[in-house]
Amino acid sequence: MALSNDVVTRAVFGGKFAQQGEYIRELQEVFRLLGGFCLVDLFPSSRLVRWLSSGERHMKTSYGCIQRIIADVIEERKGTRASDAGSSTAGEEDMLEVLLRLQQEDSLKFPLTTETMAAVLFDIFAGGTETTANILSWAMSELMHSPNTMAKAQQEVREALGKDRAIITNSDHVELHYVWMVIMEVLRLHPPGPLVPRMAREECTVMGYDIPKGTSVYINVFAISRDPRYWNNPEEFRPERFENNHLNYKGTHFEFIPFGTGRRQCPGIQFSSSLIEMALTNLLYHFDWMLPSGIDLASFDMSEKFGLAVSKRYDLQLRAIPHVWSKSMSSK
Ligand code: HEM
Repeated sequence: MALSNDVVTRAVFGGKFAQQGEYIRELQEVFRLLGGFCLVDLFPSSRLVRWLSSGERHMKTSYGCIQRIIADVIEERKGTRASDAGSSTAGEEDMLEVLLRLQQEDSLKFPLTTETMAAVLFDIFAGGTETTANILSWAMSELMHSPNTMAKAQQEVREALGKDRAIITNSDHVELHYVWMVIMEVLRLHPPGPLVPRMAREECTVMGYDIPKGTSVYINVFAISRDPRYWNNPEEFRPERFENNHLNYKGTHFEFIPFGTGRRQCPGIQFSSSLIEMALTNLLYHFDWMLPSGIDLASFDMSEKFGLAVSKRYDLQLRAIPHVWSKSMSSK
């Protein structure tokens, strides 16, 4: 989680910011509330239920706090920009800088208010941090749980990159087909956004059920990607199932839509794919991995915690041993 937070923070704000700790805490609270049961969702028009429910109040408090923190960061940046006026930062723009430039240029069809910017930045943090962290944690868990798959992935990475590589770049991933299949299989078994929300724009019938206009509908990505009608032995972690087929997660194969599909599909696909590949490749290349002492494969925890995302019930704990290269391995 710390890694994905830091990477997203860097892309959005150019680096860490003073209130980052508080921000992340409130964001996690929002996730907890969003993923939990809320009576107001069942009785949206009942004022009594609304009054009795504390979930909505807590949500407003946390969201308000997040908006205030982002608004402070924006104001601070505006101040820095004003005092740095004239000095060029071309080519080094973070997301906030891009939004402030667009606000200044005022060339969009709608006004880009500070409130809108704060909402966009919130969406990026909310969409980008827990999802990516979840995939990495499940990827390492599945690999530990399946030693042959771990060995195959590590062999591929180490053979493709050669000995003593300090820096791994995006272009190295072109050669890492098996690692890619591992990531696809993790996205299938553990989609971080298990329920994709939509609202019916018209009255319609789905599988015999009448759906009135305006109804919230949830597409169960988790169930679809474990449906035996589309997947052989769906509960099994088997990256090889993606070998020699055309399946991808870009949203046109409806049996595999971890990033959603259509106009509201995840805009962070490229960003997260790159981050996940980079992080996982580094973990596999530089370290050998062992279970914590006292834990064997049979007792290794693979249980799930259902919420807004399906994360691991307990935090993953492993022992990382820096990899020692044998003399016979060649450098690239
Ligand atoms: C493994 C990583 C990720 C997964 C599996 C994932 C999955 C999803 C899914 C399923 C949706 C809903 C799509 C739909 O309604 O059709 C979504 C939306 C979104 N995601 Fe991601 N996401 C990931 C990473 C990211 C990252 C890194 C960012 C930003 C840097 C991001 C930003 C967003 C945003 C802003 C939305 C809302 C889009 C909209 O409503 O128009 N996501 N994501």
